[in-house]
Amino acid sequence: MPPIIEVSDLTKEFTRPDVRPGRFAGTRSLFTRARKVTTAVDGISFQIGEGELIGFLGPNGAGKSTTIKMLTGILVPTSGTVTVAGQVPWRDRRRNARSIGAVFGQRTQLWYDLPLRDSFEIIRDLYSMDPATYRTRLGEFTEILDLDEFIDTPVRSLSLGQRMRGDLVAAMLYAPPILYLDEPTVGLDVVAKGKIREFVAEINAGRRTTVILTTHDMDDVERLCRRVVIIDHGKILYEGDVEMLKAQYVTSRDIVVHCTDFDATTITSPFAQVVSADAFKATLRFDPERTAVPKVVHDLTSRYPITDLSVLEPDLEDVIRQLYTERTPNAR
Ligand SMILES: Nc1ncnc2c1ncn2[C@@H]1O[C@H](COP(=O)(O)OP(=O)(O)OP(=O)(O)O)[C@@H](O)[C@H]1O
Repeated sequence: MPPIIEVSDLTKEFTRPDVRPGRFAGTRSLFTRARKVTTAVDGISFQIGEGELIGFLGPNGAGKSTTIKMLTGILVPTSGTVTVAGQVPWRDRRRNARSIGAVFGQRTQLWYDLPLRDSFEIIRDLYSMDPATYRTRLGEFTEILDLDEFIDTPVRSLSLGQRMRGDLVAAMLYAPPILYLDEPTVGLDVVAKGKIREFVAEINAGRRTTVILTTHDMDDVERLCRRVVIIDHGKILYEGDVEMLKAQYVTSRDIVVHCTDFDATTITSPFAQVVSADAFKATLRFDPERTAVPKVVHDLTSRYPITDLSVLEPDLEDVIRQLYTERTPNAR
């Protein structure tokens, strides 16, 4: 996959007057020129391949939005370089806008008083879209996202989930090769979340759109991303496969065993510890570094007449929590 986004040693500092408390605090800061510098992004480098769908994660205040704003050309970095589809985003914002679609969960880019359909038609005209292509694309998107029931409703009357679906369509109508999604599922119910994930998966796999997904929802990541870039205090904490991340941080795995022909409280294992048990079910915990899953499973199934057995998937939420807590205290 050739890189479509290349970020090198990117830094963004925000400087603002350091206003101190006191009667003449404002005046004093003006005269002394006291400044407070926040390094929101601190020398990060990464690449995103064409057609990739990556999760861009980090705790609140980590520097995610600031990074995305530099990638979209809204902010100019303090230092470092960025190329997006061969362009420097903040240099030619108009050209860059054609290469990207963006959806920011908290606010809409649609026309508030107009029905969704009218907003889409404005976008069609703004991007000089061919009418047939427009119709086909809108038809496909309408089907995946069930837009029919609210496409003629003014944006201000839409529910959050409906509006978000409208925003996604607006961002993808002109088929930009790159889509930035900032918290696209925040505050939505499970059905709306499902629809949005389905759409994102389709435009990525079916249309080869490169997607950068910022989210605090680990279900979004589990369902959509193979690779993640995790930042904190403006620095990269982890970059790589989700599975590798789990393998690196998961120190224990659980196996749940069900039985009907014997008492599950009698189960023991040389490789795992029983953490809970009743007559019909036992949960055993083992260290995947020391014992491979098949070994534990084989041992249990060869010694007990087990009716059902499941190895629980490591929880990404736990892994990420552990990563954030273990982060180097002098990261910034
Ligand atoms: N315009 C600004 N002026 C001063 N400081 C800012 C500005 N924008 C962001 N910051 C600071 O930069 C840091 C990174 O903020 P940013 O919004 O990029 O974080 P984030 O990872 O997107 O967080 P969240 O998940 O809460 O949206 C924070 O400390 C924030 O207060």
